[in-house]
Amino acid sequence: MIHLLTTGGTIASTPGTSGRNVAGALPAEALLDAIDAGLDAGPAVHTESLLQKPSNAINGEDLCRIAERCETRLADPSTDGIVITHGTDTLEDTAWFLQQVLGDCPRPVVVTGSQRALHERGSDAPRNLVDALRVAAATGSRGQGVLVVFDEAIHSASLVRKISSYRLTGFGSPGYGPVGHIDGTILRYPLNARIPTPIPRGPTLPRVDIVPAAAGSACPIDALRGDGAQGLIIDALGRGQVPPDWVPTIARAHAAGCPVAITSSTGSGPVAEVYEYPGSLERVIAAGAVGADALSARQARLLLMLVLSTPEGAADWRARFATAAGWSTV
Ligand SMILES: NC(=O)C[C@H](N)C(=O)O
Repeated sequence: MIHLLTTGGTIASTPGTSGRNVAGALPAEALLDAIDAGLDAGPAVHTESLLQKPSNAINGEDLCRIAERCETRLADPSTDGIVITHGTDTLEDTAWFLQQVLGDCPRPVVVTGSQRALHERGSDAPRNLVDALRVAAATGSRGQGVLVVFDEAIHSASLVRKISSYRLTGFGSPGYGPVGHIDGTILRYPLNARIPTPIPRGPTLPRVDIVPAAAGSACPIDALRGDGAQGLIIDALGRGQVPPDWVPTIARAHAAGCPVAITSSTGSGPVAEVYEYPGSLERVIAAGAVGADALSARQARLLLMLVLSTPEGAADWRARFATAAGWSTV
C-alpha cells in the first residue's frame, strides 16, 4: 500500500474567480481520481489530505507535521512507501527537511508536484503523480533517501532545486544530475545517492533567517537578531565572500552567541577559504561563522533550525552543522 499525503500547491489547484489558480484546494481523493486511468495496474493507494496550502505558506510547524505523518505511516508495516504532493516553490525545502530527519528510507518517501494545474492544458500533474506512485512502489527506490520525482526524472532530496519558474522541467540537481529516470514503466537508477545521517529534532523549530549579500549592501544582521532571529544564514558571494564592512557585525553576532553560517549564492559549488582579504570567507570564519559547504541557503537554514531545535544540538551546533553540511564529501 502506498500512502498518498497531499499538502496543496498547483498540483491540487482549482480555477479561481479571476481566472488565476487557487493553489491547494483539491483534496487527496480528487487528485487520485484524476489520474486513476494513468495508473493502470499500479499500486494500491491510501489517501490523506494533510494540508491545502500554496507552498509559500508552509512553515516550521507544517514541516514537523509532515515529518510526523511520515514517521507514523512508516511505523505501520502495511505502508510500502509514501508519496507527498506539494507546491513546487518550496518543494525542495520540505524534501530536504524530510531527508534530514528520515535518513535512508528503506521504504521510499517520494515528493512531487506540478507546474501546471490539472485543469490547465498540457498539465504535468497526472504524469508526475503516476510516476511518483510508481517510484514509491519500486524496490529499486528503497534505501535511496527521500526522492523527488518530476518530469520523468528522479532526484535526491539532498541535491534537488527548482530551476524554472514555469517550465515542465521544473527541477534539477545542479552539478550532479538526477539519480534516476522514469522511462514509461521502467525505472533506471544509474547513481546511488549518499544519504546523510538523520538529525534529531525538537518539538519546535527556532527562527533562522537568510541574509543575501550583494556588493555595497548594508548588513541587516543586528536588526534581525534584535527582532528575534536565533540563527542566521548569509547567502554570500562566490566562494563565501561578504562586503568587507559586514565582518565586525558577524563577529558581534558570534560574541552574542548567535550562530552564523555561510552559503554560496552561485547555485552550484561549495564555499571555500581560498582568499585572504577583508570580507573573504577566511576572515568571516575567523569572526565566528561556519561554512555550509555546497548547501543552498534554504537547505542551510533548515539544517540550522533542526540542529538548534534540541538542547544537545544547540550546545554543539558548530560541529553538528559542519558535519551535516559536508555529508556529500568523503
Ligand atoms: N507549481 C506550484 O506548485 C507553485 C505554487 N505557487 C506553489 O508552490 O504552491
